[in-house]
Amino acid sequence: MTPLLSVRDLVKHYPTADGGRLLALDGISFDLAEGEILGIVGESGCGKSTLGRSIMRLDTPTGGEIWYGGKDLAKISGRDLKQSRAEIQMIFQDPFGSLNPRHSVATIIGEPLAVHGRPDRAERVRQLLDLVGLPQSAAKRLPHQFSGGQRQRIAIARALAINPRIIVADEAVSALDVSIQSQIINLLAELRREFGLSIIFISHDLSVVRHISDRIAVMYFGRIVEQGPAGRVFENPKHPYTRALLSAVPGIPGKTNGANGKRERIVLTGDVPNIARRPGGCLFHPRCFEMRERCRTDSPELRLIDGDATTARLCACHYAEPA
Ligand SMILES: Nc1ncnc2c1ncn2[C@@H]1O[C@H](COP(=O)(O)OP(=O)(O)OP(=O)(O)O)[C@@H](O)[C@H]1O
Repeated sequence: MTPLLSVRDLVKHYPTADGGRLLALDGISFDLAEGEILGIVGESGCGKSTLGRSIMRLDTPTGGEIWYGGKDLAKISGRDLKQSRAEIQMIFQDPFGSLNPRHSVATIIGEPLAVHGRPDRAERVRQLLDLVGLPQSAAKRLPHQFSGGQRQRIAIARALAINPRIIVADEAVSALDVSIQSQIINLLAELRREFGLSIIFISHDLSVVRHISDRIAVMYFGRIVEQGPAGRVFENPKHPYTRALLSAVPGIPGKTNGANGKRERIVLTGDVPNIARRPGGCLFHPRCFEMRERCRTDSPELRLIDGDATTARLCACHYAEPA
């Protein structure tokens, strides 16, 4: 099956104050299928937002390719870029920051329709309010009159206005209370079912990603270190980093340590990642509880360890083994 979006070897450097370069993305590759929800997880600073912004072309990648609709989004500009921006929309952590406080909800939601010259704006705004579960009376009000969850619904309505095929949700529920988080997650899942939307769901919070994603990709230091169907990655993580991350999430069944039947809790020691000072060999080796000599010098490739084209499990660890 042809993927809807195909990211290949995406690289993003930022210049550093001392004249060096910071590798925010270091060769990211993945496919996104039509109607698929791909969760991207990792600690703060691992490059998740840079990845989302690069796909949206809010940042220009330093290298690599982003294939969508027969075009490489990493290279296009002008009218082609405007068109692809209409088909790929983004929602952010802080909807308040991205909603103009002086504009009514109807103006905010209708703005992309105006930009793209779509007729019947008022009718479409009515439909969109319905779609995201807001009352029609919301149209005339201003963003500050709404709660955080409602504001995120406004942001989602605006993102949906011109029928995108892909939504990039960057920490879209992270600022919300847990009960509101699940309402917004359910809304996104419904929109996927109804419209076959594909969603790239970026979050540092594994318990959030777990509930919505079909597949997940775990990022560390600008690279993907593990990728696979969400259920299988959660049940049986392969990369030591994923195992450590999952061991800290309550309520996720995992490997138990036979003696008392409790789930193993892995506490990472070693330096917290500093993307400006990258270690040699495996990037994770200074914190890895299973580090062996080879890991200091050899950088592991992201390789297929299990599954087939649709269930592929990839892991960037020299010592990961099939299930
Ligand atoms: N515009 C920029 N200029 C310079 N460095 C940047 C810029 N944007 C991001 N970075 C750096 O790139 C690295 C990756 O940042 P990014 O925001 O993508 O990570 P993240 O995983 O989304 O983290 P967070 O969840 O904290 O935002 C960080 O070291 C960050 O400081």
